[in-house]
Amino acid sequence: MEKTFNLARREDGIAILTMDVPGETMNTLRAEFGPEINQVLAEIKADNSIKGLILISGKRDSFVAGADISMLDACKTAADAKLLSQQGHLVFNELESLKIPVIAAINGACLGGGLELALACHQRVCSLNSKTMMGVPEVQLGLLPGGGGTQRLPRLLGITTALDMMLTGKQLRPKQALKMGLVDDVVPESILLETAVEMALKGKRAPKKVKKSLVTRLLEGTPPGRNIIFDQASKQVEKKTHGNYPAPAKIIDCVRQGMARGLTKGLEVEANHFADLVVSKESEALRSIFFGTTEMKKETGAGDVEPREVHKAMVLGGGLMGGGIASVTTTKAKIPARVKDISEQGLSNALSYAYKLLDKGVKRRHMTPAVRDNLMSLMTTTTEYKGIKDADIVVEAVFEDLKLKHQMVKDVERECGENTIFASNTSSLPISQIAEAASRPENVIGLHYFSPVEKMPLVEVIAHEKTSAETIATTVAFARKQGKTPIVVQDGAGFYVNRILALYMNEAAQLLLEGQSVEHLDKALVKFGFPVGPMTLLDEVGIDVGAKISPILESELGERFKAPAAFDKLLADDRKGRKNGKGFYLYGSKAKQRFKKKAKLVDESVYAVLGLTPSSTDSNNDSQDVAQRCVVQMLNEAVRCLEEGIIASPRDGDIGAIFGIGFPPFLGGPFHYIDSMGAAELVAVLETYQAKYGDRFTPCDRLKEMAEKGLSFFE
Ligand SMILES: C[C@H](O)CC(=O)SCCNC(=O)CCNC(=O)[C@H](O)C(C)(C)COP(=O)(O)OP(=O)(O)OC[C@H]1O[C@@H](n2cnc3c(N)ncnc32)[C@H](O)[C@@H]1OP(=O)(O)O
Repeated sequence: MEKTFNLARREDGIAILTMDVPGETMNTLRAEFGPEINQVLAEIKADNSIKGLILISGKRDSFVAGADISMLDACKTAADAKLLSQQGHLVFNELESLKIPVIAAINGACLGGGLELALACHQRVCSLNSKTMMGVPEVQLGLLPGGGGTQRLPRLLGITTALDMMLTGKQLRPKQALKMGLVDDVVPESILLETAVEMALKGKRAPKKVKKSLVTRLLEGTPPGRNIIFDQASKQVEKKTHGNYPAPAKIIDCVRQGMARGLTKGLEVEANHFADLVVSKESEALRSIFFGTTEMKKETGAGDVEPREVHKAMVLGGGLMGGGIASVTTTKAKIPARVKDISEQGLSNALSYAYKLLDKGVKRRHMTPAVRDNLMSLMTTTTEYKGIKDADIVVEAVFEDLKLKHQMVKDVERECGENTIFASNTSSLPISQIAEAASRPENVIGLHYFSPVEKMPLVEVIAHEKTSAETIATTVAFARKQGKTPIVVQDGAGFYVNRILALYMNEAAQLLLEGQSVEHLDKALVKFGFPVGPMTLLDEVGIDVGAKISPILESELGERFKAPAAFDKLLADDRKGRKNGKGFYLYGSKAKQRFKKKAKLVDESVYAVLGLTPSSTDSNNDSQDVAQRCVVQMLNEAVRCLEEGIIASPRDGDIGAIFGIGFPPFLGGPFHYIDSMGAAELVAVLETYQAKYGDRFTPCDRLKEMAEKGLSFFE
């Protein structure tokens, strides 16, 4: 059997231990490696000629990506998971206790259990490679660092910094890691091994003292001070998670107990909490997102068809969306983009949009001014169709006006090559209607981004009946290069994301008209797990935008999409939301004048405009009912989209809702959530609401069938 750990001895007495899991693209930690690593460690201990040990990866661009998540997923009981953690503790303790200096030489991803392995080494050096990232992202999987990380990280970096890393899961670049004291040196990849050898030859050293402010030293140095840190961290966690995620509180408890009762006790607490989390439903849901997105990275969106290379792109329209699309094309995909707008103002908006984003990177020292300027030079502008003959893809981000889009299809067909893809960023118009103006409809596709483009991870790639497989594959690959997670959906009003969102928003609007207050509605859905509430979202998206989309959805999909008529009064009052400073909340100087604090405040005059007096009580039961009414609408419609083939699979529906809307990740997406409650339960809730509030709650056929047969979407 091929080995995972290979030990080589150098003449200078330094041994190199290379980890290289056979047949895998990345190293991960698995229980089955236990006997092999124990044997290697025993061999090292017994060999007096070894003066130092370097731990390095045999993979090109990664160190160790953590514990094998599939192995964790396979744990049937908490006892299974606890054993994994304890086995890891034994190996890492053994490594740490070696008398000779042990240096981790890190190149590429060093995450989770991988970083915990490096923390058990006496020193760490990492490469400057752009792929080198270090962190403990377990919290994003609903877990905690279960390989000693909750104990070694605070001892190395201090409690405050370690908690921040573990509670956010943030990943550090090499220079940040050096500054924080996580690594002892950062060098170019070409001299990584030699630098590690030099460090080992100097002998075992105590880790460098991490610089801390006086306040941090005072707080971390005494039990009462530490209690203040833990209490504050717990409060912040509660505020952020609303009790929906169990991992953060357990992370804090591991550190609290470990710092008070010593490393051995800390490791025991860590193993117990880790075990509980591995078998929690929250972690199971979050892991499903990891598996889903990893699987999707390999898909072309069109079976075996290979994508064409995109060397040059064009973006039509320099507005917020156009500027954002051009920006991710140049800065993320590193593909030259030419922006066309009818006005110079539009062009300068697009340029300044991209510049501001890049400059933020310079200010945060993630990039040099020279790199920023180089990336900026990839973006050019024009007011005419010039310099675009060789564009491989044109992304249109102009007004939602079918005539205008038809004109653009014709312009692009005239001015560009015969393979140039015409991708429309429409959020509501069916792509087949846009393609009606095309003489090469196979090149026409939808590419629907979400705002703000540089932040929102999802894009919907919309194929109409005649879109060619090559166009789909090329568009999917292009979006992926821009750093996006694309889901391929079928053509139809609202596609997937806006369609399920529309019903949820309509229900929230309905509840408002029934007397629920704006803040109560928002609070209820945030407590449920959405990043913002529906009223805030409507202000952000634009009340006018919502009003434009609703009639299209209603005419194409039916009565259930009818927006409450009273909402016209908002538009008559010129309430568009944040963009014109007039919506459900107060914005700008008005808000500042009246209230000195940052907190967002409801514009109470909105109730008079709607002719309402809010009468909501803030009770917990009421809040659950409010959230449930909105959410079940979204769930029912998501299943309808699957039934109609708008989405290809429940997996795509889950990823689309989480990445496009912020559907609570701890529920795993609408389809995982339905599975966890059971289709029969959802049908029962929908039918109760149907009897009470009307036919918009009628459960769809697929759900009813699943309820009858006791089926679920996933195994
Ligand atoms: C006890 C411990 O505290 C518990 C833990 O360590 S839990 C795990 C913590 N680690 C993580 O969360 C990191 C997960 N991985 C990642 O985020 C990303 O894979 C990455 C940033 C490392 C690399 O991303 P990218 O370059 O896009 O490669 P990606 O396609 O995702 O992964 C490459 C392969 O490695 C696999 N992989 C990466 N990390 C893995 C992990 N921790 N477990 C299992 N497989 C993993 C992927 O499944 C994929 O396999 P495939 O080639 O057979 O499909």
